[in-house]
Amino acid sequence: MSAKVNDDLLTERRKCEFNVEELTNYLDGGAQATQNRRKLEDKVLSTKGLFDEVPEEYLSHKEKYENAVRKAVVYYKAMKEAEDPNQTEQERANATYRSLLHAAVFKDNSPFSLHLAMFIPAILGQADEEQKKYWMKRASKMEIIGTYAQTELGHGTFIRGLETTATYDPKTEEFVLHSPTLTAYKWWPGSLAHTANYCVVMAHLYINGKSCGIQPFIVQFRDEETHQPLPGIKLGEIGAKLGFNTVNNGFLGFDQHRIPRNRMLMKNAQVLKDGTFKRSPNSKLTYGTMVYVRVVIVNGMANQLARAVTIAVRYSAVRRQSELKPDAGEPQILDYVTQQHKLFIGIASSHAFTLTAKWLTRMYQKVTADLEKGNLDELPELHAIACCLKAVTTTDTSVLVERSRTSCGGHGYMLSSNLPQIYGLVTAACTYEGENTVLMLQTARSLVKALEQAQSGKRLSPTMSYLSEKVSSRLKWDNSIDGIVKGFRRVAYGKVESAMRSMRKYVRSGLGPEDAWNMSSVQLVAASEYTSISEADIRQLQDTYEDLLGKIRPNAVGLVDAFDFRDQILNSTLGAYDGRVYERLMEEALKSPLNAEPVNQSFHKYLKPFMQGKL
Ligand SMILES: CCCCC/C=C\C/C=C\C/C=C\C/C=C\CCCC(=O)SCCNC(=O)CCNC(=O)[C@H](O)C(C)(C)COP(=O)(O)OP(=O)(O)OC[C@H]1O[C@@H](n2cnc3c(N)ncnc32)[C@H](O)[C@@H]1OP(=O)(O)O
Ligand SMILES: Cc1cc2nc3c(=O)[nH]c(=O)nc-3n(C[C@H](O)[C@H](O)[C@H](O)COP(=O)(O)OP(=O)(O)OC[C@H]3O[C@@H](n4cnc5c(N)ncnc54)[C@H](O)[C@@H]3O)c2cc1C
Repeated sequence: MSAKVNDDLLTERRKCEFNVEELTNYLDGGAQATQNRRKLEDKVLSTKGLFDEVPEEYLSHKEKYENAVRKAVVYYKAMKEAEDPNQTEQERANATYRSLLHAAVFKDNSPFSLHLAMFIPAILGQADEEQKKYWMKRASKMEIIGTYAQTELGHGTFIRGLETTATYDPKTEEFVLHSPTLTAYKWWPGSLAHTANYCVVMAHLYINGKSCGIQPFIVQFRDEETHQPLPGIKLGEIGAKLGFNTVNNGFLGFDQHRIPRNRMLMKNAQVLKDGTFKRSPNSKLTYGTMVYVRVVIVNGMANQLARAVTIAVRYSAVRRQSELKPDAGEPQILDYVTQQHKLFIGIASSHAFTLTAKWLTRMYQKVTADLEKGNLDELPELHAIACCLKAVTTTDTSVLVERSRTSCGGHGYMLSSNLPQIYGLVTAACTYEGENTVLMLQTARSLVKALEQAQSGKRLSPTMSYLSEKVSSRLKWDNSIDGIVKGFRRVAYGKVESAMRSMRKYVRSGLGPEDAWNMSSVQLVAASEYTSISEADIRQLQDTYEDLLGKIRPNAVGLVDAFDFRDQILNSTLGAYDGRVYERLMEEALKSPLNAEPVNQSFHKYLKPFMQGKL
């Protein structure tokens, strides 16, 4: 018999003014896609051995990892078996696009995540046809487990500064991989420490003493039978982190480690047997895997943010606190406009990121198809947009998830709420796949170039076209969507123009272009991410905004119900569909090993002698 649903949540669901199922279908891409997703979730989550007997937070660092590997093998087998052979690739992609199935199994991400998130995309994007055929067969069947090893102890952002060398030996037709210094050790790759046995390594290629730039190599580093590190390979785990503690991030050092010539992934650049180097049509094609993951991250942020606001909004409908009016009893905290202000932006942002992710994915697919035909024209724009959207969505999601946590008071600080773990997951994305400031400066580089082109009368790409609109600074704008967008475009234009003016001022004062860039870089980042609106219009918008909060209030629970996260995926004492938060908080508390006995042994060992002055 299912537990009684909290009365306040029942009332909220009765008040909702729209059809929740319709919004769920829209988010999934249609009623069939919703059905496919639910069917997949039902199948996978009914698998035995997927869940923890003891909550993960009470395990040691080592036990957490071992438990995660145990679940990962069960989970990935269940996912494979659940695949519906009659489904098209697109239907399968849609079914997983919005599903956070893995989040029901791994609170802190899977030890296999890099295999799917980067190792396979790197093979697909960097291997030639023959290599792709061979490696994809093994990787897709998980006969081998891989990761993506680019970052080193001494370098993450500056790829051209990576120290790992790959020196071609024409006599044996091999590459010799070497870590010349401690800072050259690969450091951070997920799954690298104890899980994976292969990786795509980004290393500096040298042929006859000449640098041929950073190239991708597929490298085996553990024996497939014994899992022992191969000769010339030093491996280990980098230690406990804020989150991702079951991702098994590791370090790897090479000592003159030899690999055959065909292990350099040769879709873009090639090395012939005699050592002839055939350059890539564009050296940045080697960076293609990162562009792909930045695109995927935008959608991932939408889903994680939706999960956090679902927890916080449902809790805010159940929690009653303080007094809004004398003798009116304690109101739901969702009736405080400050609470609505904290949470409703998160709901709206999640929808905005979902739509943005769909748009960016289409752009990525078009540009990638063009690349296949040798047309690289739109690669720079894709790079600039992917950098900006990855940085903006990860920054905003981190802020909004943290705001969801603090809006739940003390209970939001409990690991059993799952809000701290979701924060740990999303805030990592501000750093990985390109640290956000660095990516914003990449976008700024394109904006400055575009404004210079606009000022010399050249046509701009669609996403940069706002820089060529001579929008008058005396633009009167109204509260209509069109008016607000016009206002934002005007201000965005102004930000780029002022950053450029600042750089020109520094150059006129005698600084070189690089120093002028550096001196203006705070403005450049603002031009890429930040568009504020002028003071006078804030008041007008504020009234509209507060009025909107009131309109959303009766539909807030419906809006988060429409995200359709089942309780196992929310994994939260505060966010369950039935709203029994207090019973769940107590149930989870009693699982703490400390509650197994009324008096802990430390009393007799330490406390009692201490309090009796005997220590
Ligand atoms: C479960 C989690 C829940 C939440 C997340 C949800 C979903 C997440 C989904 C998947 C993730 C899940 C698990 C995975 C977890 C972690 C994975 C993390 C893996 C990593 O963390 S993996 C390492 C990432 N590490 C980087 O990300 C390094 C960043 N550092 C760079 O990327 C370069 O270092 C740069 C660009 C800063 C400088 O590079 P540079 O010095 O060589 O170039 P430079 O600045 O001189 O620019 C010269 C010309 O190249 C153009 N250009 C540059 N890059 C281009 C590109 N990509 N494409 C096309 N053009 C490009 C420019 O636009 C310019 O063009 P122009 O000259 O015309 O202006
Ligand atoms: C959870 C997690 C998982 C990861 N997984 C992987 C993985 O699987 N594989 C992998 O290869 N890597 C991985 N990474 C590494 C990640 O890609 C790097 O941490 C990231 O690229 C940043 O590089 P860094 O750590 O060297 O920081 P740095 O580049 O040293 O940055 C430090 C600071 O310097 C600033 N800075 C650097 N360059 C500039 C510049 N040009 N202009 C202005 N400011 C600058 C940055 O903004 C930042 O504030 C992971 C990282 C994390 C946190």
